Amino acid sequence: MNIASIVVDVPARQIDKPFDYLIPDHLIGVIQPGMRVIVPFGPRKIQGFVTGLKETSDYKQLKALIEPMDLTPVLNNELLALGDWLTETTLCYKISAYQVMIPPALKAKYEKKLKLSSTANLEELPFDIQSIFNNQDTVSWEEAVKLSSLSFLQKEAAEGNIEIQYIVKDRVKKKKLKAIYSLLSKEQLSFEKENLPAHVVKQKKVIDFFLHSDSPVEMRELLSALGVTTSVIKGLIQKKILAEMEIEVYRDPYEDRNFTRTEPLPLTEDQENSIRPILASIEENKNETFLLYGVTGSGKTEVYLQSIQKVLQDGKEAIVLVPEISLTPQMVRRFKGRFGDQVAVLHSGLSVGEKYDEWRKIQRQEVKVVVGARSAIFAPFQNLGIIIIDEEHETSYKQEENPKYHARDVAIQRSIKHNCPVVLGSATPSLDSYARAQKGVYKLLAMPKRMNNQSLPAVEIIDMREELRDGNRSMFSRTLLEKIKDRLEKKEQIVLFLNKRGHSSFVMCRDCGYVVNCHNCDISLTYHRFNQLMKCHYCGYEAAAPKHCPECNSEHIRYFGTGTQKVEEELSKILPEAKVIRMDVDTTSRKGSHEKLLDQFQEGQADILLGTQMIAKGLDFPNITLVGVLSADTMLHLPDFRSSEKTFQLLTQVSGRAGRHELEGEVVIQTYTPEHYSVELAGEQDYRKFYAQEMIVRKIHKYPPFYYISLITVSHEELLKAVSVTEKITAYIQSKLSKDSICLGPVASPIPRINNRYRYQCLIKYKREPELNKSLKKMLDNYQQEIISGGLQISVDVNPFILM
Ligand SMILES: Nc1ncnc2c1ncn2[C@@H]1O[C@H](COP(=O)(O)OP(=O)(O)OP(=O)(O)O)[C@@H](O)[C@H]1O
Ligand SMILES: [Zn+2]
Ligand SMILES: [Zn+2]
Repeated sequence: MNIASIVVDVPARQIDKPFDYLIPDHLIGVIQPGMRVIVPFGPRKIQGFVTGLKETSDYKQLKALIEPMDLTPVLNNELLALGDWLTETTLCYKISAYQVMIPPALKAKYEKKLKLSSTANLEELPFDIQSIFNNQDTVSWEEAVKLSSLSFLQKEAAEGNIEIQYIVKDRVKKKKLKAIYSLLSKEQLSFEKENLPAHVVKQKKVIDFFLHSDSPVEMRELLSALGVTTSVIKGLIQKKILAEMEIEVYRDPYEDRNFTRTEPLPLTEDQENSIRPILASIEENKNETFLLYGVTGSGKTEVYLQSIQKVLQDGKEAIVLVPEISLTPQMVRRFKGRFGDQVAVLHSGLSVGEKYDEWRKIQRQEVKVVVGARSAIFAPFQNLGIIIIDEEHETSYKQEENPKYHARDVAIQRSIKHNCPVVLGSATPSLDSYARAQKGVYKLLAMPKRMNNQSLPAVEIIDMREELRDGNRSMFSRTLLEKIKDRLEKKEQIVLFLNKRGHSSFVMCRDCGYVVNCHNCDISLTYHRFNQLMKCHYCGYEAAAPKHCPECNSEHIRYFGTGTQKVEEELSKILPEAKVIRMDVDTTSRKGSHEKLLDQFQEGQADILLGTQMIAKGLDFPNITLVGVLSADTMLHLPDFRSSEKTFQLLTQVSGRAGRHELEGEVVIQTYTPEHYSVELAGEQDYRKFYAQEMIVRKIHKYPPFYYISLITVSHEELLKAVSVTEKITAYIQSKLSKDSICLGPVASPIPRINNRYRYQCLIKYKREPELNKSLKKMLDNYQQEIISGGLQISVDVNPFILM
């Protein structure tokens, strides 16, 4: 096998395929599929992934690859195949599919440099060149371009005076530490110790240590354990008793933390019934997807833990996905507490180096479990026994950039290869998953009761319109305020939740709660402050913002929104004695601050935890007995067909923070639309009723799970160009669709201009279009030239979650 097929790192459509390269003799046997290599490509040297090896090629004059970047493959065969699948299902480039599966540290960074050619003599070159190089033989490309013109450089390069050099470098160095080990056997060590003069006590102490230790010891550790200085060790090294070496260490982000070991709990009946089919599936190597629908506080995590335990007993591995915001130390502790060092953790809070280290532990099979956010689904395990996705309804499992994959789909794809089960867990399953469970595509496992039969907290819905009518203009209803005061007296804790998404963007009447909706789409219009217009982002309808409420004629109609800071100020005015911890993007941007604030709250250093989405889930604190939702509706009016679903999920999750242990919990939800079914049913905490209601709405409006959707977004600096391309694409796609499918567009995107580029879109709704991806790909190929040279951008999102 002396030919390698290589996908090179040039994200462009005509290059999106493997190219054949010759493997130089000295590298035959070294180069393997899944390795990264440096190859010549045109005048450049770039990075590529080896996708396969072969004996013959259809091409005659093959270039030779230059060198490998890895000594072992970074992608195994399963992941290489998964890359092909990603390419087909999300319509991304092969290179993007491979890149997304490896840790960011491995993503090559090219440095482009301008170099004097070896034959050139600087003194004889034109003055301009001399001034660029300024007595050095290489300068950075940016610098050279700044000092000169491209055409001039081109001319000089043609004459052979200068050349371009590409330097590819890995971003991260492995972390190394000095370690000390013994060169002698135990007998020899004893002998040396006897022979040392009586007064060299410290050297004897060190030898003693190595008489009882077999492995190398980190220098720092040795010094502090024995209370000796480096000179003592150096002395022994000189005597050839000890030696020094470098060991690779992992940057363990949880290094200084001790995890108390936990034992499996005796399961409740619900848990027992849910885990049985999962264990059977593990036992029989069956590929099945389970939907574990368990109310908040029903003990889903224990089911995960004991399923993983079984997998580990069978010598296999487990992936656990958790949404980024609930990947808290509390969460990590639960897994590390049960499985200790067998657990690697991957989340965005880690430095690039830390992520790389965790990834390598997986690759070297030094760990058996990974707990991580979305991208951990690509963990390079080779013998998966289970994949668990907690809070499966979370939209953050969908990646919004290329490749636009959904972790749930990837999980199922991987589970097929590994013949293992997938467990999707949630207290508020996504409509899509629950519908699949209803149809029997997924197996439904239900845990309808809380631990120890604790009841779900009582929820009271407060109509803020009435508060206003009764003269209360504050952001706290009288009921909520009373209950807060009560908890402050009892020294119990309070969570106040402010939904910040959708800030200021819709128009609402404060007297009657009326929100201005689109005529055609049943979705709220978005307010544009600059021209006082309200617009529909689905169909393009627009109208002027009303001065009076069309419903009740009140003048109190305006765009809506409040910030956490404002709430904090108001709290300090009306309840100066209350200690408040505010958690939002501003207070948690520093590394570790998220954790610190939660710890403070858990230790009882504050009475009220005030925050946005990031406090909605995962918290399991015994002393929280009151949850207040300040404005339940802000998300309801986002231009998104999933807004009711998201509202219901969020309200249910937040409510679930109260009364999880001995103390009973209460929830107050403040709203301007108490009659909306997602608010009402969140109050009743009735998922099934909500599901039934929402399915009707989706069916009427032809949205998922009844229809699939795909979104094409076109952008260009010129408005007319964006429109005309979108028009052509829409017509083309429409001609390829069956009669039952719907193509909505062209219409301006919800965000019609970004960075001075105009954006237009076309939304496709369909039930069955097996050829759609092919047509979309063909359309992209067709515009390839304009995409490269004409500044056109076309993005295709198959199954989009954000329709902006
Ligand atoms: N079998 C058991 N016996 C005793 N306590 C248990 C058992 N299973 C779980 N618990 C405890 O019950 C509490 C709630 O469990 P857990 O947090 O796993 O619920 P959950 O279903 O994940 O809830 P949420 O969806 O709200 O995160 C935890 O404190 C957990 O330690
Ligand atoms: Zn009104
Ligand atoms: Zn509309």
